[in-house]
Amino acid sequence: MKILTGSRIREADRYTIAREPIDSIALMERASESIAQWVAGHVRPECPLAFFVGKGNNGGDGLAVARMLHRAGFSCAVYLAFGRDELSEECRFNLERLPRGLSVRPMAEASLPEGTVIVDALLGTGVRGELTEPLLGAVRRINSSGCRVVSIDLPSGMFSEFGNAGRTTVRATTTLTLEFPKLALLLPEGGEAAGEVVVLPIGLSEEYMDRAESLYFYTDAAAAARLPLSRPKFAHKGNCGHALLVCGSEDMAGAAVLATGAALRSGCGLVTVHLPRSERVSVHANSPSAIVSGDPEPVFSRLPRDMGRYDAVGVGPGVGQDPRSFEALEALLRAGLPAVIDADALNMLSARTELQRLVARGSILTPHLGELRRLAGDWASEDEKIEKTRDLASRLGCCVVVKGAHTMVCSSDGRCFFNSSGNPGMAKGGSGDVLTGFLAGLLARGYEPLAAAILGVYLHGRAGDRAADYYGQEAMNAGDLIDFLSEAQQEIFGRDDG
Ligand SMILES: NC(=O)C1=CN([C@@H]2O[C@H](COP(=O)(O)OP(=O)(O)OC[C@H]3O[C@@H](n4cnc5c(N)ncnc54)[C@H](OP(=O)(O)O)[C@@H]3O)[C@@H](O)[C@H]2O)[C@@H](O)CC1
Ligand SMILES: [K+]
Repeated sequence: MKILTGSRIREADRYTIAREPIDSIALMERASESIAQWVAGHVRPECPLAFFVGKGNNGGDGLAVARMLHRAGFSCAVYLAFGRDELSEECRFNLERLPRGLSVRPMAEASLPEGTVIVDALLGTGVRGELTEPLLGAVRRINSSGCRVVSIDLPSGMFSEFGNAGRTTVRATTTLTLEFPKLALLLPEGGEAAGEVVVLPIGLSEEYMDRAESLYFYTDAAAAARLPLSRPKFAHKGNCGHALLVCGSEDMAGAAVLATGAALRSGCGLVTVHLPRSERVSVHANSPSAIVSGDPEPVFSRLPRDMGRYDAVGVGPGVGQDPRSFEALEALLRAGLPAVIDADALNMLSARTELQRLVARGSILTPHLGELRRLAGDWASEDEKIEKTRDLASRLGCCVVVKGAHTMVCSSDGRCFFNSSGNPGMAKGGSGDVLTGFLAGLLARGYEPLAAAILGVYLHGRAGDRAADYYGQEAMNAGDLIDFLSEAQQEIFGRDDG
């Protein structure tokens, strides 16, 4: 799904109005129906609804939703931040359409009895500059209310893209964003205040959305479902790819166990794990399907024999940064295999930057924020972070996967794909090892690097969501992700048994 930014958001609106044809009131009605339907399905009918309404079209949406939910039997009260003469045409039109029995009062008279759900329709994508009164006071009132808050399109006050650090905005429980998620909802500066993000389709022109230029995309289930390779009828273990994993050391053999378990769920034909010989039983015991190549040293010190057998390599989790491992990493990179590079392998690339030139084009780097800082340099804002990631991806000709909420996959041509799946329960040691093993398996299986990164990150997140449903976010751990990778794939690939 494409994420539009800046003036293109309004342009999509105008294009739809001109070409469909549909007038802007009818488009607002369509958006509002979608919002009202979501609220009716997720809020108990006995909860009072308080609509905080601004003067632009975001407010117009709020008024139309209030009318629809009042008719559906909800107890609705509308609180206006501005006088009637200040409202946009669409907003005023919807104010006039409110049925008689629906209470409409100035914002100063807002009353929020226990159990109230606030619908935040003060400001959407039209916000400019600093918040001033009366909106600033309204935002503060919402945030201090302790009520559940459903924001329409954006938490009011938030810019659609960048510049939200330290900004006063509504803190939403849920944000119902229209047609596509606004970029700010996916970035840490604004994302925390957005709560759960739900994307509601409102039928903007498909033709416009296809043509519109954007560097930003959102990987939802539909986008992920376009990526899987089919498995040939005459497949055998020799033509489905052989993944090599260079993971684990004496103190961190578990990283190898996790990466191996995940690689074995990727569909590739063979998985070989290279780790200190002393630790090989840990892999044999947990993953009897894997082949083990034993390093005579307690750290990564040399290459496995016959590197020509492998189609892709995953390197880094748990390898440590012993001086011998730098030499071994250099030899591994010189072998020229597409690689998934993570953890200590990334740190070695930061410590000896000349190694970066040896990274094969079409590799995938999977840094968390600390590793990204060491590789690309620090940043002062989200847009600078994205620019630095783009520079790194383009300089190395690789995909860079920046891990975190809404993990971002940045391609070497500068496109950024934000992931929709996953949850905070995955923020635990070992999750990254699972991702590395899974991505290396997908590369070996024959996926293009960008497809492997986008699909692998999405499925890893879905496995996390399944694990959270089963164990809860606190109790789930990285090993559980491996088990649920299979269910995650069935959601996207379909079940083979029909
Ligand atoms: N495209 C779509 O998909 C569709 C979009 N739709 C909806 O429209 C929304 C966008 O509507 P919008 O453009 O009217 O802007 P919106 O956010 O309501 O507010 C603008 C008003 O706020 C004011 N204002 C601004 N900054 C301020 C500040 N700092 N402090 C104080 N005031 C400030 C500004 O006043 P001005 O500065 O002009 O005096 C102006 O009057 C969008 O988010 C979605 O909900 C749907 O209806 C249908 C399809
Ligand atoms: K809003």
